[in-house]
Amino acid sequence: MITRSYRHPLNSSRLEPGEPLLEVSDIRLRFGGITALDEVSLTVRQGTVHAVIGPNGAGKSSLLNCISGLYRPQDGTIVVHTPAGAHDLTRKKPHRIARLGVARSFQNIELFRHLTVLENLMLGRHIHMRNRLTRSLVWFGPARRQEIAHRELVEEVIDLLQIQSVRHKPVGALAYGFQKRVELGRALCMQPALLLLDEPMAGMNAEEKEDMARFVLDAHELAGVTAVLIEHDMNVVMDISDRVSVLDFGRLIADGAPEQVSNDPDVAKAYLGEEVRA
Ligand SMILES: Nc1ncnc2c1ncn2[C@@H]1O[C@H](COP(=O)(O)OP(=O)(O)OP(=O)(O)O)[C@@H](O)[C@H]1O
Repeated sequence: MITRSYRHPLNSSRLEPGEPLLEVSDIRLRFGGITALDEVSLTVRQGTVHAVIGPNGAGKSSLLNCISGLYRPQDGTIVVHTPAGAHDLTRKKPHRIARLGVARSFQNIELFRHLTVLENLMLGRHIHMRNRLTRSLVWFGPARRQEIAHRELVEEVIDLLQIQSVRHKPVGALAYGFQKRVELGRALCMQPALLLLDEPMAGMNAEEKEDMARFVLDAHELAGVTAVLIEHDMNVVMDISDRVSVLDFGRLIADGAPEQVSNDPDVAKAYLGEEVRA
């Protein structure tokens, strides 16, 4: 992997490539009578793009919600490895999980539409801002230096995602493809150890999809960020993933390299079933 050198590294994980970064073990998630996830286990390794695919309702978003702390599985563990040690995420609140370096984007864009691109990206820095207002007034110098460092990092993200031309525009005024790019940018501004992307290319035309796939790859190849990606477009998945996990009715039915998974008869059956159901 060629990793470009940034003044402020966008990837906060210090693991070696290939080391387990996230270990999901036997998680089970139920909503009343519905089992959304049934004994799902998978390992996301440092320096990979790990796709999670499966038909509608297979449990993909539920899995991401369990990792980011929005849902709490009834059984199983989800461990993230950081320089400070291993942390089980299953009993932690979302903001604690974010502080451990797990950043995510949502299926429906969750940005502040009236704020500018720059302001939305600066909000991604929020979890790293240490100076409170009173302290900033007394210690003006350090607070100012910190503000400049945050701005520099945000500018690097703007540069990576090629959104210079819209930096002062309100997000609500941007085309959909740009908004999705800003959402990726806000997650990158958190300097994640692990980036969770829930259908970053959903609703895009072919050209926008190609651009977005390129930016996810740039975040991965140039900035060294590890990503878990939910995506429906199989061409995109095959092009940019190192590993693919397949869910169907809440169960993990395949897990391996893209070419291995694409030739798996159970996977073909799950997708064929979806076509028959549609
Ligand atoms: N908050 C919830 N309350 C009740 N049921 C839920 C909830 N969230 C998810 N489910 C159910 O869990 C199952 C898995 O849903 P999930 O959204 O995780 O699937 P998905 O693979 O992401 O689907 P899609 O590709 O359509 O987004 C579905 O049956 C869904 O209805």
